[in-house]
Amino acid sequence: MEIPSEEVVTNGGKTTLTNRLIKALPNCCVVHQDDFYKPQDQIEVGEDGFKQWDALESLDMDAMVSTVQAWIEEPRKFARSHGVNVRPNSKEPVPEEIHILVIEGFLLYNYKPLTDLFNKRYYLTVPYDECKRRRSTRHYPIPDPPGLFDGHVWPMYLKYRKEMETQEVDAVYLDGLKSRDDLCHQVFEEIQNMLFNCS
Ligand SMILES: Nc1ncnc2c1ncn2[C@@H]1O[C@H](COP(=O)(O)OP(=O)(O)O)[C@@H](O)[C@H]1O
Ligand SMILES: O=C(O)c1ccc[n+]([C@@H]2O[C@H](COP(=O)([O-])O)[C@@H](O)[C@H]2O)c1
Repeated sequence: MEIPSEEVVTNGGKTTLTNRLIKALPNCCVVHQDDFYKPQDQIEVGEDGFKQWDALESLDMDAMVSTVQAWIEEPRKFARSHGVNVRPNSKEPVPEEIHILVIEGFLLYNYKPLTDLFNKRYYLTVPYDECKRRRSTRHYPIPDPPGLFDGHVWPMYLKYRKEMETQEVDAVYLDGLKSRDDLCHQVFEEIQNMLFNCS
């Protein structure tokens, strides 16, 4: 069983990469951190004057850990209940059935009970200008109010990134400016190697 993961500054391309990986990898399930937002009326307004959509406290991280634990305990059952067709490995000589869980989110490495579960961690980055440009084209369930990116999103990203680096979380940094194909190829190759080295 393997649990890769990937994290990114918002709009760095993690959903895009995840969608490609789940098509390419066998028995691959996915958990999206966005599914663990607390209800809107529980998202507090912070000192920066904005609703704290980019704060860890706005996510139900314990529920997210429980979901990952459910996959760890019974990956086949998890896959079936999430509509994933369990298929045998296409490549030999992996001796046992492989199951993979991809976890994608923008705050995966600042909550130790979750961080500790991963076999492999990826961290996608894009520079400020590109991130802001991509974000301006996005439509979230709760639209961004004016000034959110500079007043909340980017400062929170820098804060959590610094915290993660202080904790020396072991992650492979990916350049989100690379092409979609290159990013998918790199991660796919690494996961393949990891699977074979385990066998
Ligand atoms: N490697 C890439 N190069 C250029 N644009 C990309 C790349 N990956 C994703 N995008 C674009 O960036 C935007 C955000 O991508 P998305 O995968 O939704 O990001 P995230 O899930 O990290 O917020 C989308 O418009 C997507 O098409
Ligand atoms: O998913 C939602 O309900 C939601 C509502 C409001 C805002 N968001 C934004 O979602 C961002 C994280 O998701 P992503 O895909 O951009 O990495 C984060 O920067 C939030 O500001 C997300």
